[in-house]
Amino acid sequence: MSTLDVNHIDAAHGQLKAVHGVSLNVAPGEMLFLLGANGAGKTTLLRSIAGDHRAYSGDVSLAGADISALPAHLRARAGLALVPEGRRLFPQMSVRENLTLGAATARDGPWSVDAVYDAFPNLARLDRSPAGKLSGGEQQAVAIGRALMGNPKAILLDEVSLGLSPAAVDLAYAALAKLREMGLALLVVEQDLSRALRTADALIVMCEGHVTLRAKPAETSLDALAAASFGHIEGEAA
Ligand SMILES: Nc1ncnc2c1ncn2[C@@H]1O[C@H](COP(=O)(O)OP(=O)(O)OP(=O)(O)O)[C@@H](O)[C@H]1O
Repeated sequence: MSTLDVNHIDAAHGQLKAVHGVSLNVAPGEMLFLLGANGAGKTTLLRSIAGDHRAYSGDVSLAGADISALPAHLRARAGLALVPEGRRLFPQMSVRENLTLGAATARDGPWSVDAVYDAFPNLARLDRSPAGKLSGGEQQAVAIGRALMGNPKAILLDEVSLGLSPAAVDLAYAALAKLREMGLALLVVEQDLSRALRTADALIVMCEGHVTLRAKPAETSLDALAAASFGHIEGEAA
């Protein structure tokens, strides 16, 4: 059974339809990448799954339970975490305080501040530092750590590498690989097609709100991912 099942989500911003009937599922220990150019609808889809944006139709299930009717905080309590674009930390609050906010779901599980520091050793020495003083990579680690503090079953990550140095991106993905080994379901929005192709268990490409490609890495190529990002649907005559 999948951890996350998303069935035929439609979402809009006013008159603009941003997501057209998108379905996907993510198994335990699977990393599914969601790709597409700016404006493809990736963030709107992630926010709709998390309950931060109201989809006007479609269903979301987590570990077999339908959570479509729940508001965002109850989806989080059910075990669905979102690491949003821009990370949305509280810059004046310390690393520890930001992490502790993630425990508001009150779900039981293995994650604590110390467990996050084991997973991201560079954060431990920053325990009392204001999050706003951290580098982009350190802030991304705090944002992922805050999601883990809620002991989620599935994590949605928006634009993991945005604004990070190559070394910081490597560190973030090393941490995600460990979470995958622990059996978490990971849905990752990424602009770097090559990184996605190297890292993914499965890939979905969107263009203008539609899915244009679904593939396993071994079945596709950078060129096919790029073409799908600009709307070419595999199998269709050019
Ligand atoms: N708050 C909003 N109000 C109106 N339109 C919006 C809003 N947010 C997004 N859109 C529009 O919805 C469409 C999908 O945007 P979305 O941010 O979901 O795409 P994206 O693939 O995540 O792109 P990006 O990589 O730029 O974040 C775009 O046409 C965008 O302009």
